[in-house]
Amino acid sequence: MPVLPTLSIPALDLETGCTTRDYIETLTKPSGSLGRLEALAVQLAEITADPFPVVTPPGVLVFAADHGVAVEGVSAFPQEVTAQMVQNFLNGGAAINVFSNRIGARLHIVDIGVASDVDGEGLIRKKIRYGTANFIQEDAMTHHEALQAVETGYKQAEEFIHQGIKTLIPGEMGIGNTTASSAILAAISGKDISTLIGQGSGISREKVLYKRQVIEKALSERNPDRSDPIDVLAKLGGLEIAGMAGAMLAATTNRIPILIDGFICTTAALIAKKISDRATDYMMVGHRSAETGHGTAIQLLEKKPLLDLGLRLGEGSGAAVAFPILESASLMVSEMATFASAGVSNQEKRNEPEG
Ligand SMILES: O=C(O)c1ccc[n+]([C@@H]2O[C@H](COP(=O)([O-])O)[C@@H](O)[C@H]2O)c1
Ligand SMILES: Cc1cc2nc[nH]c2cc1C
Repeated sequence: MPVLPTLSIPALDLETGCTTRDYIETLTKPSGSLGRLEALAVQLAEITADPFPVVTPPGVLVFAADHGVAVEGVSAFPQEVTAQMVQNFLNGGAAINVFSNRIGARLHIVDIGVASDVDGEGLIRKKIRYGTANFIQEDAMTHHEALQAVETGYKQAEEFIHQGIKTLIPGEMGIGNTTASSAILAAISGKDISTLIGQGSGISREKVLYKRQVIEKALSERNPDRSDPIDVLAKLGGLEIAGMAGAMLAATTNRIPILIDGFICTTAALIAKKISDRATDYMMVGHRSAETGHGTAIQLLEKKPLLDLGLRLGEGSGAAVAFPILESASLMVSEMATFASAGVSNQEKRNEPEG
């Protein structure tokens, strides 16, 4: 049964958030001294409706797909790297494998649209088509395929959640997907394209200018309807971006916090926001990517990143690196002693006026 027509995202549980906020005031520390961790803990309580929110184990869900626009030479790498990296994920050798292990995350890899046949133990095979079409020449995919990709992402995340994950980290792999992401951001924001494009996997300055021309041509040829996120996905791609947006929506309906990764993941988050404004209540942004447009994308999402380490890898890697911050916020609430339980005086020291 299609999920989008009946999508119902619960409102944040503000009352539980208040309970947690008041409880944090009783912990053995000066009021407000754990800064953003305190705000994070309150947001987690509002999301989960649990005054002692639990965020472990996290689940990393990486969607892999190809982009027809890669033939225009907009990436520093050839298209076959998408399939090769999927094998690397399955073999455990990619950054996201290492960082997932570090945080005790479960990791699932979904082929939602790689341009060649890929297989391997553990791969979730949900290929909707062999890559998108080149959006300079024709729509990246049909409206039906875009919807199918969102629904596939939704179902994969829901299954993961039923298996017990408590935080969703969506990730992606797709040569050419920074071009699709910049095009989507330009389409939905109406902002100047120059603030939204960058070096992606490492192209030269000259190539960034060419990438800009490709996107401008595509936008004028395709003319996506910015009020319709499925039309934007269908015209510009990509299958992994649609999959991530669907996965995020599944997390929201199940009261699961979402830790957003870099540029492409944030673009998917903005698509999810277009589908339902409430979706962003459930999101935190793990890091600010070095990709030029990411700052603007985060602003459009109205979020503040947790880290700024100059990363620009994708795969969910930056969010995985940021996850211990979320865990610290959660453990602060569940494991710290209160002033009463520890027998620590809880009176502000007043400086009496002299004389
Ligand atoms: O997450 C990011 O901020 C990010 C920024 C630049 C590149 N990437 C990754 O690099 C690939 C896309 O780069 P490109 O140049 O092929 O468009 C794709 O597999 C992404 O996961 C990811
Ligand atoms: C090698 C490589 C690894 C990646 N991981 C995510 N995107 C990537 C792009 C490239 C090129």
